[in-house]
Amino acid sequence: MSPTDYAGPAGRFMPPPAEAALLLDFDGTLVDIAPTPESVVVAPGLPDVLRRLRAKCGDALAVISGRAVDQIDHFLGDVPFAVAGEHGLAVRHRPGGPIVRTEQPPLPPTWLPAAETLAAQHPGVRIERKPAGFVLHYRAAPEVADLLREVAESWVASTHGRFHVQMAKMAWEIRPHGVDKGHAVAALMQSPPFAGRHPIFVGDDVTDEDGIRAAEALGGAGFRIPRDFPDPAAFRAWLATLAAGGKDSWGV
Ligand SMILES: O=P(O)(O)OC[C@H]1O[C@H](O[C@H]2O[C@H](CO)[C@@H](O)[C@H](O)[C@H]2O)[C@H](O)[C@@H](O)[C@@H]1O
Repeated sequence: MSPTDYAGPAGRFMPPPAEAALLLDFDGTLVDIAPTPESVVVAPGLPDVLRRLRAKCGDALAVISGRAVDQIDHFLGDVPFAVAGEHGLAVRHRPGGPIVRTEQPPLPPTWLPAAETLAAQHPGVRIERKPAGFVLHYRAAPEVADLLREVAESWVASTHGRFHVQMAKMAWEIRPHGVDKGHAVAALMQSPPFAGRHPIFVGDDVTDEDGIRAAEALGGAGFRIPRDFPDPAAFRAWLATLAAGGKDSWGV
């Protein structure tokens, strides 16, 4: 099969490796959802598959996550060329480069102590701190999902749109308004090795829709779990297939 013959999942656009940039979400996409943020497991073999894909794509492989950049470093080390964290608020464009942060409003000082009080009152609720906000995880206490959302909405309502409550998987994230994964896609695609390629964004969550839209607007494509792949394992299997074969073609 020639490099240009492969149409991609569901017959949608998939450029050959020499023209593609792979922009991949982390939780629920590269790794299975786990009970807690720190208990996710990177499947054996995934780093090697990603390294081979990065080489095929001339280094143009990035992870774009809601997690902070240091979390992605913790799980994937030097595997991706670039990393965007906090849904696009923080971008490291190249290995060893600086993390470029979009300036954000300070978090109102009363919110975290109030969140900690809520977590103490409701066993199973966990708080994940991020540089510009935090996440209220209720995976182990689903009965308080509505209560947490109401409280979080009441906090952000006083900020006149500077913060908002982002729906996540069994979690509510309180974060600054205005920057999303689409901004991360646009920022990454401006410089080498991404510039001039077709961005292929893959994700599974609401915030990934911004990345998918941005990739499509820049002449690329977006794939979503479970619409295009039933689960992260199926997506990883697809990546492994792509990584096989010669240097200049997908292994399809
Ligand atoms: O943009 P992503 O890379 O998909 O990150 C989205 C959020 O993922 C993490 O939370 C989710 O995954 C956890 C581990 O599987 C799970 O326990 C939790 O219930 C999910 O909401 C991460 O903790 C967040 O910071 C990310 O924003």
